[in-house]
Amino acid sequence: MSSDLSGIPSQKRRKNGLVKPSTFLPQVDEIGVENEIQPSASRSVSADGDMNRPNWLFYKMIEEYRENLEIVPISLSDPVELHRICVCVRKRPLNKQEVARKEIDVVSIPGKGILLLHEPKQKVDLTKYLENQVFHFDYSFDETATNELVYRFSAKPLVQTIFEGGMATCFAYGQTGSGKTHTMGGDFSGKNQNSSKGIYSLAAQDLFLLLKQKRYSSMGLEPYVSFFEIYNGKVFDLLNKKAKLRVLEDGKQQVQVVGLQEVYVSGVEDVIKMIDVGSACRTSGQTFANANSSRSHAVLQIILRRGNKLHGKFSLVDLAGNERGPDVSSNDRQTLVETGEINCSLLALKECIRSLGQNSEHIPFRMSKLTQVLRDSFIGENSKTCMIAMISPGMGSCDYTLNTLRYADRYLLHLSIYSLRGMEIEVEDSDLSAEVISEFSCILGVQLCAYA
Ligand SMILES: Nc1ncnc2c1ncn2[C@@H]1O[C@H](COP(=O)(O)OP(=O)(O)OP(=O)(O)O)[C@@H](O)[C@H]1O
Repeated sequence: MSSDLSGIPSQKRRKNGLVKPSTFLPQVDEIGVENEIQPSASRSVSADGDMNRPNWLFYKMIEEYRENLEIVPISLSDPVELHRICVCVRKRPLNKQEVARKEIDVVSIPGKGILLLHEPKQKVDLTKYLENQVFHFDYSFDETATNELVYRFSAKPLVQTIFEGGMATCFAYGQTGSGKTHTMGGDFSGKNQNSSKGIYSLAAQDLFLLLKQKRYSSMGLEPYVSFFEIYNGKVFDLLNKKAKLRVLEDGKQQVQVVGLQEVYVSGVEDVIKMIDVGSACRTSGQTFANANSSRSHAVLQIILRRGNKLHGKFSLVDLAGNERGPDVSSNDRQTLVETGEINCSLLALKECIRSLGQNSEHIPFRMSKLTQVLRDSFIGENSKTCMIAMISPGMGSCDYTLNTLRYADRYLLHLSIYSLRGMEIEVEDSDLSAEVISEFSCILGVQLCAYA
């Protein structure tokens, strides 16, 4: 969550308790020009030839900044907080090409849901400086985090939801090549993906563990899996040779994906098989950041049925990369149409969430196929959502990283307002003490500034 609080003067921000001065982040609440960090002249350049690296001055500034950071990464022993809406961020390590180019890592994750983006800037007089932007999410994962760790804090708590008759959705959002498929589908070793190590199969493992528990085993619940992709506004069944499917809406606004295969699964191995079958035929293409980029939104659904009746559904969505038009490596028509379609659907997702947040009577689900087919996952009374924003750490990805962080930032903001609506909190006129407001803003992010 950005500390760039929409132009609210810093004095006012502090009065309202919207920014909690941190004990371990230097200068977190004063960013921009006030927060310039210049490299100290007294420090010598390290012997490993750093001075030869591109942008070594920025590299030094960031290294110096990090020296003052107290870093306490999230670990498996940390408690999991239950959220109706959870937004987290995951930073991937620099990849081989980025390391070979000696690209600078511009993202720091001190822990506690905090992320720092050290944005390299230059003044008109060519002085270089860093603009250190602070974002706060429910959880933040650094480059050492495993899929298991990310899963534990993001999607795992949602598995229970579908046993309780609810709907759950987990989105992986981010720039192309930032690690969405790695996180959802599993680690890659070369071109082969280890499907047993992704959030899809980790969720399936928990599903079967819960099914065996006494409290659920007598309920007659049966697990099914469906897997489809949305490509260029059309839905294709990944478990049925990419059959093109129609999406129909009945009078009660119930959306049906007609003919979508729902495969009965008797164990994790069955689910992994389905993941492999589906992933193999997912539409991919080449982007500037990923030679094998997913150009579609993939939706794996884990469904619990009781007889013929739907009991609960967990939709795990590996969104297509959020690159912008001019960034695609190829300028052919197909690629441009693809990119336009992807961005429209991501915008639709954001708009739907914004409307939900404003309690608007009209939620524009029909704006895209993605939001249309996920309609019931959002609006059910017992619905839970989690978004994992993936980011690439390199300086070359700085703009895209900011885009992703701002998207996820707004996501949290709008949904937080949605979930808080019943409490009618008026921060501006409130008698609440600065400490209490500060506590709220820490727990809920900066969404209180929406009221300020
Ligand atoms: N946390 C991580 N640790 C190690 N390698 C990673 C991590 N995240 C991603 N990678 C590697 O980076 C490459 C790109 O990742 P991936 O294909 O998951 O990106 P993506 O966000 O799904 O991209 P696209 O939107 O283009 O499909 C892969 O080779 C993957 O193994």
